[in-house]
Amino acid sequence: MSATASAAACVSSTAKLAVKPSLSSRSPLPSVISLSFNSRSRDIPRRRLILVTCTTGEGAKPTVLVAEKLGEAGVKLLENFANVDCSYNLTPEELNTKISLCDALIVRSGTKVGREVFESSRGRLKVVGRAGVGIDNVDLSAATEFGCLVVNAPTANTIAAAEHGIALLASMARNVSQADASVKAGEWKRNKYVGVSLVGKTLAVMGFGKVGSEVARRAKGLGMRVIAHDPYAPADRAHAIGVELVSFDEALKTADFISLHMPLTPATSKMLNDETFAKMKKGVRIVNVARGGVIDEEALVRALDAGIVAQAALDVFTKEPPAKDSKLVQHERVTVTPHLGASTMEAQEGVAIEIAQAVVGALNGELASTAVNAPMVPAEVLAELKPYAVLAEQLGRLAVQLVAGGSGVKNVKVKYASARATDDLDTRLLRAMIIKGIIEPISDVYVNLVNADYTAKQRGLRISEERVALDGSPESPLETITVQLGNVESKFASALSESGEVKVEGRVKDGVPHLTKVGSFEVDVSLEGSIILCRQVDQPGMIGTVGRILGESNVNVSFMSVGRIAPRKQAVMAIGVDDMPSKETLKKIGEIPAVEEFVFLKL
Ligand SMILES: NC(=O)C1=CN([C@@H]2O[C@H](COP(=O)(O)OP(=O)(O)OC[C@H]3O[C@@H](n4cnc5c(N)ncnc54)[C@H](O)[C@@H]3O)[C@@H](O)[C@H]2O)C=CC1
Ligand SMILES: O=C(O)C(=O)COP(=O)(O)O
Repeated sequence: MSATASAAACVSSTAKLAVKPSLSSRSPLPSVISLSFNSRSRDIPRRRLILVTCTTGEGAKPTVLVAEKLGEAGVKLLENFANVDCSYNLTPEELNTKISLCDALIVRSGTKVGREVFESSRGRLKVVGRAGVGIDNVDLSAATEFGCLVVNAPTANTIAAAEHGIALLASMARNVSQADASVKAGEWKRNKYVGVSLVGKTLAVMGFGKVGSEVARRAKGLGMRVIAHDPYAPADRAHAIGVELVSFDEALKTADFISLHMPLTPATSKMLNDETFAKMKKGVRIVNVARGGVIDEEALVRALDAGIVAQAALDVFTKEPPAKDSKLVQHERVTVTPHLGASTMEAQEGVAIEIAQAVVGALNGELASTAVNAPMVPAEVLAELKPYAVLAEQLGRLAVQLVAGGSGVKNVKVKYASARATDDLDTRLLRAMIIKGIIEPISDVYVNLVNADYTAKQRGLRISEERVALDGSPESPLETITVQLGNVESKFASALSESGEVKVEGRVKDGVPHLTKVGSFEVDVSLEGSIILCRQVDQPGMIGTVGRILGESNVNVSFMSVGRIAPRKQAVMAIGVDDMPSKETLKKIGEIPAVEEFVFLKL
């Protein structure tokens, strides 16, 4: 299980939660989407954040390290926004040294971005941009753990890769590269290089994604019968272009040609091996423009020598570049190219622009549509949820400050009250912000949408989410958010609910987040600046007395509200303040005879 998946698994839900597109079923967004707002955590002024936080000071340009050749247009785009360091062919040691000075890194398939890169960056690296599709050279678990967003450019090289697949298919069938070498060596062997025809033959496309389906479309045009194996591809998409989806074994058994187009994952690693070659039709021909690791290369040599595989055409290898004396590369029935699938002028310009836009957007605090290790939240959903995301963070921040030192926070219960249908409310963003609010005031960790679930799991935080279905208008996504911390003592006893949990509740009013409940007391204070909560005997003059003490200390009051159980009994006063009161001022408030307890909370 990936770190992201295992982290997500710790987040339990007491009601069915709306889960929008998962990481594996991302729907492309129309453009990058922006959500940035101010956070005042730990005195860091006005940070723009939601997805990533660029550590560069206000006004200073971030630094982007481009570690592999990137199209000119992409470099120009980056230069408009950042200091761009194009340093190619770095050794791993040089990369590790440079990375601590960089906010973003752009690579292709030739750079291994392992855990040590994230460790060496010491928190500065916020975005890794993969200028292409395959992210098997990036340690996604480490990236997630370090809160580093990984984005790729998944569409711009699709056609180039498909065309290269077809080029290899046709040149393999007609011995083009072998015949070319022979003629150049002064030979003229017309009988030796008799090929096989494509028309009427069966091609099995393994991995019916973007590239696979484009290969299928082109192969149909060449008169081939095309079948495909892909456990996750919808059958209707295949049928629409006249392709039949079949089982893995059926594909192996039937195909005259096999073309590989799946990602390299633990499940696809060495999926063509001795056992699977043995199931293939004798004389099968294989094309690999996906990843070398999906074939057991030694087994392929055995299958070629045994005559099971007649020919292979390979663009990718387990180790790149492969060893000079590689038996596979040197095999006379194997055609090879040096990972050229994406290497057309057009694809490289496209990929460069796609990745530059994604990296600039991410450094600006925007949510990229091609994020690989963060949830996709569509633009319109994000815009709507923005004030609720602020509310969620502030409630988390308030709740954790109400916990008495030494209590330890383990159980977090979140209730979302909404008139919306469950499927219309994606709570991942809100959950991330609550986690951020809870963890940041009590640690040095920066939490963002990338690492929120992971960080919660690391800290043993168990989050349960519950939906409360309301009648009424579903116009606004949420009525209230309630955050409860269980099994803790509170430094402000009135914040405890009847069942003994620290409880705060809030809602968004006219676009502004408000605190509306503390424990069982109703209050109403806008969540801006900081808050003093004060429980006192309900009696005349209290507001004036506290207001005067704050006024004398030049502390500006932005909001005040009193919630009481009954007249002349207990009341909780919530006072919003723009400035931090001094210790003496707070002491004076505590000394008012009617005040039973009070607490100062920083937002
Ligand atoms: N040689 C080169 O220069 C290039 C190589 N590629 C590689 O091509 C491959 C495909 O890229 P795209 O089509 O853009 O990705 P994609 O994500 O659109 O398609 C991959 C497909 O593989 C399927 N798949 C996953 N596990 C599978 C399994 N066990 N068996 C069969 N199918 C499985 C997925 O369901 C998906 O439909 C990737 O490995 C990518 O890295 C892509 C571009 C250029
Ligand atoms: O996009 C991919 O997955 C590729 O394999 C292309 O790799 P490259 O960017 O050419 O190193």
